[in-house]
Amino acid sequence: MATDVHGEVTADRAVVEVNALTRSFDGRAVLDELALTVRSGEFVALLGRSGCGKSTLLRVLAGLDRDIEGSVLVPRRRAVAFQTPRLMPWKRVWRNVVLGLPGRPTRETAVRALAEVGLEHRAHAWPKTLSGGEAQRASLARALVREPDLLLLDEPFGALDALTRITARQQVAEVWQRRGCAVLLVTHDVEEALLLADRVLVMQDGVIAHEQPVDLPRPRDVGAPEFSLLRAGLLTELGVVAPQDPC
Ligand SMILES: Nc1ncnc2c1ncn2[C@@H]1O[C@H](COP(=O)(O)OP(=O)(O)OP(=O)(O)O)[C@@H](O)[C@H]1O
Repeated sequence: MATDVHGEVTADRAVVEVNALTRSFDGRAVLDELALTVRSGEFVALLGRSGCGKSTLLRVLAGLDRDIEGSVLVPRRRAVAFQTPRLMPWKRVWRNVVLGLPGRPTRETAVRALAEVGLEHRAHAWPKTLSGGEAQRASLARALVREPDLLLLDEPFGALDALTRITARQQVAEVWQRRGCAVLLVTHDVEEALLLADRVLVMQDGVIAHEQPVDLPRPRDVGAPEFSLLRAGLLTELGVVAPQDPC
């Protein structure tokens, strides 16, 4: 498996290049000669029906699954945040944030990352004392502390209540704009994809079946007619609603 893009990541350069990627389970190809490119600094959302292989693709890109065919080029600096925060309950929040970092990372390093998600005041807390939204932000800080060129987000807002989800989305949008890293966000939520992404990909039958650029100004207005049009188009691609009759 080819994994690393060497050298500096520069604007407009592809940070992810996937070709003919196949991943099978029990003889069934969940990813089937899939191709994907993500450019430096680009925010890409990946939509698809449950079980279509989104998380499998993310795990491959994260380097957590190497039992594949095809070629996968990803930056060395990449980090992933999952739907469940996966914090170690026996370590304080700040220690969770720097867990696995090389060298002897300091508390200050963790606090800087926590401050980016507004959680520096909970650095010394135990994970069990965090709310769901706070735990998710701690998980995001743990990804950010790795200074990723590619941030992989696997339904990070899925388990949050509606209000917390809105704040968490805004926070991710701010982090992305500030950091300028590429983001690949797996989501079930068409609106979320359109609010955040430069490009929305629809996965189906183990490949990227549809690609939708989102050329709308930010922050995006869910009430704008252009937004509604894109939403309707993506829902149709997903087979959720029938195409509108132009008559
Ligand atoms: N370790 C595994 N062993 C066997 N089958 C697996 C394994 N991991 C995933 N699969 C199968 O691969 C398919 C894709 O799973 P994956 O989790 O990637 O889907 P998904 O699109 O992320 O779904 P969801 O949106 O529900 O999270 C599913 O049919 C799943 O059962």
